[in-house]
Amino acid sequence: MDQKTVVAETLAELAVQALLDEVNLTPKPGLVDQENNGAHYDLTLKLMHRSAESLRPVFAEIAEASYERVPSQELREEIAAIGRNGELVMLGITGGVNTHKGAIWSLGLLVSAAASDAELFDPVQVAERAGRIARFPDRYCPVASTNGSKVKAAYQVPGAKGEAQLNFPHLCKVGLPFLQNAREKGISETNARLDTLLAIMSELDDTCILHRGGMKALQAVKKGASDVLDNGGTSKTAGRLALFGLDETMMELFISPGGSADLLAAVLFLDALQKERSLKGGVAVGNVTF
Ligand SMILES: CC(C)(COP(=O)(O)OP(=O)(O)OC[C@H]1O[C@@H](n2cnc3c(N)ncnc32)[C@H](O)[C@@H]1O)[C@@H](O)C(=O)NCCC(=O)NCCS
Ligand SMILES: Nc1ncnc2c1ncn2[C@@H]1O[C@H](COP(=O)(O)OP(=O)(O)OP(=O)(O)O)[C@@H](O)[C@H]1O
Repeated sequence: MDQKTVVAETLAELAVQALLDEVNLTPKPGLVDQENNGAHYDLTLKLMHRSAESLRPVFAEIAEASYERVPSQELREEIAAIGRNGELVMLGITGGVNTHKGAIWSLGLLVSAAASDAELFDPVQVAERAGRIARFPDRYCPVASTNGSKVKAAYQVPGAKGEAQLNFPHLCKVGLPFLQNAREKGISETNARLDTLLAIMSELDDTCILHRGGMKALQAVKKGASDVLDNGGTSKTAGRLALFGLDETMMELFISPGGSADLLAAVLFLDALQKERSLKGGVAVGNVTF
């Protein structure tokens, strides 16, 4: 197998695994997990698994197209076409249900960035390169009225596109440092990941929540997620109780933090990429040498 194929298959595997790790993480408020379907009538764990697996060739194709390329408008437009086709693959597998639209966007850009420089493993540098790619205009992007476009106009928030074009601040400044810090405190991996999701939820202007529940719902989610962390996080009894309270509120309002879930998957992807690439180079990460 040539080097380009190895890089593409590795990145596609890491991206799919990140999606599976995110959906399997339990108990998440409002989202599909191993206990329930959250605030979703049309999503199930099985559907999310099938959708994630169906995206493996899509991520591999994005990586192949991006391999050792300098970020440019041409590259942006090429991967946009593959991403849009990926949405069609997803909708074909799910019978028209949106399982991973936001994830194709965010992970697609990160896969592209990681493939464009196969030596890159620092998560913040990968996110910055992905942001650079996202800032090139895509002349072929259809003008469509989406849930995101409506609430972005109504509430003046950046949404999924803005998050990427700003170099993924909720990934680099919230999610990744929070996960690292939780691990350093000796918190179990499951609780560290749940707390990382809550940290993102406490700050992100998630267009999924704004679309279903408006600004009041978004504020309730941000406060509820902060309350869990202020009560010691999901590894503490008080934090767990606050998490169950937040889940109840989200079910009553029937809202789901899909954007935060996508960014958690992106955190897990960059974390796994760093381990994978530093393992190959024998580079020390923190105080552990992989
Ligand atoms: C940018 C995208 C997500 C469209 O954005 P828009 O806001 O119009 O979409 P929509 O509301 O339908 O879905 C957005 C999804 O993003 C996620 N999301 C919501 N809020 C946020 C946020 N603040 N940050 C990150 N993700 C978020 C959610 O999962 C949500 O479902 C994307 O589909 C797109 O433009 N694709 C074109 C193909 C492309 O350029 N691909 C390139 C790389 S693959
Ligand atoms: N575990 C998860 N459970 C639910 N959604 C998730 C999960 N992980 C990621 N998501 C993201 O959430 C989005 C789906 O959210 P949602 O169903 O609220 O949006 P929608 O279908 O566009 O709109 P709506 O259902 O409000 O009409 C997907 O784009 C997906 O990327």
